[in-house]
Amino acid sequence: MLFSKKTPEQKRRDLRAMLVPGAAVQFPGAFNPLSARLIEEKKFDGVYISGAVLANELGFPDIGMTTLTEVAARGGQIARMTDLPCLIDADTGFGEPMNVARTIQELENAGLAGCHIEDQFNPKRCGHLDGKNMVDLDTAVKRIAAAADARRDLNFLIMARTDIRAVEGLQVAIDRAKALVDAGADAIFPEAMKSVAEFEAVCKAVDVPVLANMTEFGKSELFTRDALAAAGVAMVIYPVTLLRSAMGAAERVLDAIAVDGTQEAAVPQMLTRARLYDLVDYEAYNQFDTGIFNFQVPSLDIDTNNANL
Ligand SMILES: C[C@](O)(C(=O)O)[C@H](CC(=O)O)C(=O)O
Ligand SMILES: [Mg+2]
Repeated sequence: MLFSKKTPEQKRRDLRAMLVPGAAVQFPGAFNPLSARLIEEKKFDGVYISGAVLANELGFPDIGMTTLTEVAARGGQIARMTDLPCLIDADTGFGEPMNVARTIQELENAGLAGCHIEDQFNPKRCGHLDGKNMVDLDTAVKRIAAAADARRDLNFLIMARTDIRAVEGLQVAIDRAKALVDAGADAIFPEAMKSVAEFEAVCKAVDVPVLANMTEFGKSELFTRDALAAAGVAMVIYPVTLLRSAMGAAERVLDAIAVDGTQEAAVPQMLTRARLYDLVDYEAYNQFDTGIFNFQVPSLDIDTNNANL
């Protein structure tokens, strides 16, 4: 009930402990607070909070339209639903180094375990699209240094993302990753790697944990966890996978209703009422009130074990 039993400080310690080269811990992207519960129940290592999902959910393309306030608020709503550490996408940091400093403190306040900040120009775009523009190395370094300086909890993870591979090639990406580590980055997110060998080259070049972005329909193939672990990757994200799956299912059921005049055929694919109540821990709230107020609500007396409900 009420969910997260762990303090943000503990979650940050947990994240630090699990980020070991070769561990390839898996962080699926939550597309809303409730899906973070599902990710935890399925025993994943952590929760990723995607900027693309956040923007798309609001109906925007992922081009830097969302504000720090929106991102921190949604991040906080998701983080409170889980004991898992949450890594959030902070895009370009929402401005100049001073704004980046504020970003870090707001994300700390929201209970997140860490974030990544990228070296794209604004307006930014998805890292797997063509036509990206990068800031120069000095600007990228200043963003990361400001982020590292601003945090109050030293375990809040500052991950530097570089998008430069797609524009200037692997070697430049590796050189930039090293400079970002020198500037204070605790981890590296090399965007749009073309092969497992490229991930391996980055992992060998830097002595901090490396993230692999397994987003669908992008520039990287969907490598397995085992392959990425063997390359030395510490963390794997599946940023938009759940949103794409949920929206795909929504589209199919809408088509079915339109054609059949009823959703009946789609019901077996749905989360049951009982399962939904399970995920929000309905029964525990019921018990809580019953204990304190001896408050009975017969209509809510449901059997959450009955899968037919
Ligand atoms: C990881 C990412 O930054 C995100 O916002 O989730 C995106 C994912 C995507 O658009 O598929 C990215 O730029 O890779
Ligand atoms: Mg993003």
